[in-house]
Amino acid sequence: MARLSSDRDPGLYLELDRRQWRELRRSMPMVLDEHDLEELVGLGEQIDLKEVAEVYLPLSRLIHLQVEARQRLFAATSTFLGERQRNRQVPFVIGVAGSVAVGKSTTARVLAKLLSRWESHPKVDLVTTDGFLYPTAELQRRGLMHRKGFPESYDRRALLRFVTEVKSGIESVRAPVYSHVSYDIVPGAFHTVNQPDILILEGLNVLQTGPTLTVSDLFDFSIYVDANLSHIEDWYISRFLQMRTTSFTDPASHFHFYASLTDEQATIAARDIWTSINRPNLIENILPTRPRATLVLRKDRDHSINRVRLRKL
Ligand SMILES: Nc1ncnc2c1ncn2[C@@H]1O[C@H](COP(=O)(O)OP(=O)(O)O)[C@@H](O)[C@H]1O
Ligand SMILES: CC(C)(COP(=O)(O)O)[C@@H](O)C(=O)NCCC(=O)O
Repeated sequence: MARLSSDRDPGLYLELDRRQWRELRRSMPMVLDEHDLEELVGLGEQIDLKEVAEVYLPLSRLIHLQVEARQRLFAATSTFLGERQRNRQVPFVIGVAGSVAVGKSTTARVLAKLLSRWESHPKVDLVTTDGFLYPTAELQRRGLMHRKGFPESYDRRALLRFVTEVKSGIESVRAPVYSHVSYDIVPGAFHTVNQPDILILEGLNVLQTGPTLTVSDLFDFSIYVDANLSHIEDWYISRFLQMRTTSFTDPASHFHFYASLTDEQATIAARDIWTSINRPNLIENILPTRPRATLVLRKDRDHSINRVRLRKL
């Protein structure tokens, strides 16, 4: 009987520790400084310039090589079709997946900044999938208010249309915008993507597949940000506690009520949201997509990336 490839199949994957991975930076120059990093790092994240040099610069080099190779592949199809050389390159699409609170946004922002500083100055755009969540009214109508972040809470058709249009080279493609403050889609607000060279799509479920086409079919490269389940839970709770003195202080915040809670009360509230929504989503939907990622960045308890797994095939 044929054996199914597992998440650990050594034929498919290459596991590297940080020391082995950092050697693969080769001549990629350091293009970020402390000031850049400060603007990119999210609440509770710990990334420093050493991690940028040792983890993100080899990644930037790998993506650089893959962008060039992908353009040659698209050119091969054009040659086959007898088309004249395109005057625009097809946007290279990168997916960044992983749990709530694992630090996807920071990874995606650092990567976007690094890629935009290549010598060729590519135009890099970053879009998060939360803009494609259904608005609160629609989630309520569908009975999904306690399933926010689960695949069915997104307008997956609109998301697929968005990435398809960007990849087809259409000008001014609009993505809706989500607000963590109002806990809802912002009416009338859009993020407009205008013919980027590279699009990074970041979100919990971007590596999902389905019976029909999904955004993951349009990825040229994908990253899964990974960590031990209990560490992610700790990060979620400590970020929640920190938010009492940051985002929750805004009277407009959906979570404003939590700002006045004691440590003990807030820990109970955060653990409840984690256990009822984010943990089951991670186990049922997000984790099963990990084998598909081109690259898995594995974080230790202190948030540092110390292992990398590359899909060779
Ligand atoms: N309730 C909230 N209020 C304000 N910002 C939030 C809230 N929840 C999450 N965020 C921010 O939204 C971004 C995405 O968070 P999340 O979905 O947990 O993914 P990740 O931590 O992997 O980037 C992060 O920058 C986080 O700090
Ligand atoms: C907005 C999110 C669904 C993440 O969206 P993404 O951009 O990853 O698609 C998530 O951060 C969230 O708010 N989840 C709901 C449960 C909670 O508040 O933790």
